[in-house]
Amino acid sequence: MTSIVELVAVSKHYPGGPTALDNVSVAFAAGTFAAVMGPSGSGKSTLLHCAAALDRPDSGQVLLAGQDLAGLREPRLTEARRRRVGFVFQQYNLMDSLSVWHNVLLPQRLAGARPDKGWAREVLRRVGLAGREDERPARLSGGQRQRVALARALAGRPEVIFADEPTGALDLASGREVLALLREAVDDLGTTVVMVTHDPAAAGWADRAVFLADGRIVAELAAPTAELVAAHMTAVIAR
Ligand SMILES: Nc1ncnc2c1ncn2[C@@H]1O[C@H](COP(=O)(O)OP(=O)(O)OP(=O)(O)O)[C@@H](O)[C@H]1O
Repeated sequence: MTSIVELVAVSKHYPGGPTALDNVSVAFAAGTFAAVMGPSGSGKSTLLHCAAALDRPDSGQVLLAGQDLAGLREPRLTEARRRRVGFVFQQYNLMDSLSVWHNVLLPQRLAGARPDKGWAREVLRRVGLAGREDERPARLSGGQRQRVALARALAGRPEVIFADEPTGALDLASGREVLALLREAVDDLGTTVVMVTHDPAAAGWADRAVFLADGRIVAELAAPTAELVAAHMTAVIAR
């Protein structure tokens, strides 16, 4: 198994708060879809932020495509993130003043790269938004906005997409569309997806579910189904 993201004995403590991550070691294999689950406050977002180089752990190592992030200072850290990582957030994080097309190209423009416009057109087609390039995000539904965010993530050909509750603000049908597209990114493009979710049905789309409680990994499930995940969540909460 080739890991694209690996955390080795990662701990993170916020001043005045509890230990958000306590000696966590976990590796995410290239070209797989993982769900990170756990009760509120268990450390899911902290794990995602440390893995994605949005935050630094207090101790331990984070390896992104074999590169130790602790050894990188700005601006090299930002460069590594921009080159290898795409993000999808619960609240889309689109720029309402820009068209769909310019939102999709924005990360590459910010990185000073020449955007691959042919690929950007292709990813918009893949997410079902061909012909909507000139619209403003505010005129789109939640599901469509999240599909713009996914196109934006895919446009940079990232090795890994980190998704933080990507279906948290969506109705069931739109959520399913977004999950199917994440699944396609894994199966058709070989992208790795690491998704934080509270929803057992969402985790059912993944190849693996990892359960956190009190900043530690307490359980794992290969080939999760919604039913198995729900049963595990109940057991984790009852600990
Ligand atoms: N910036 C911060 N400052 C202080 N404490 C923080 C900060 N971010 C997170 N924490 C604390 O660290 C712990 C882990 O938080 P984290 O957000 O990673 O959990 P989570 O599982 O993602 O929760 P949720 O499902 O509610 O989003 C919690 O106790 C939280 O209160």
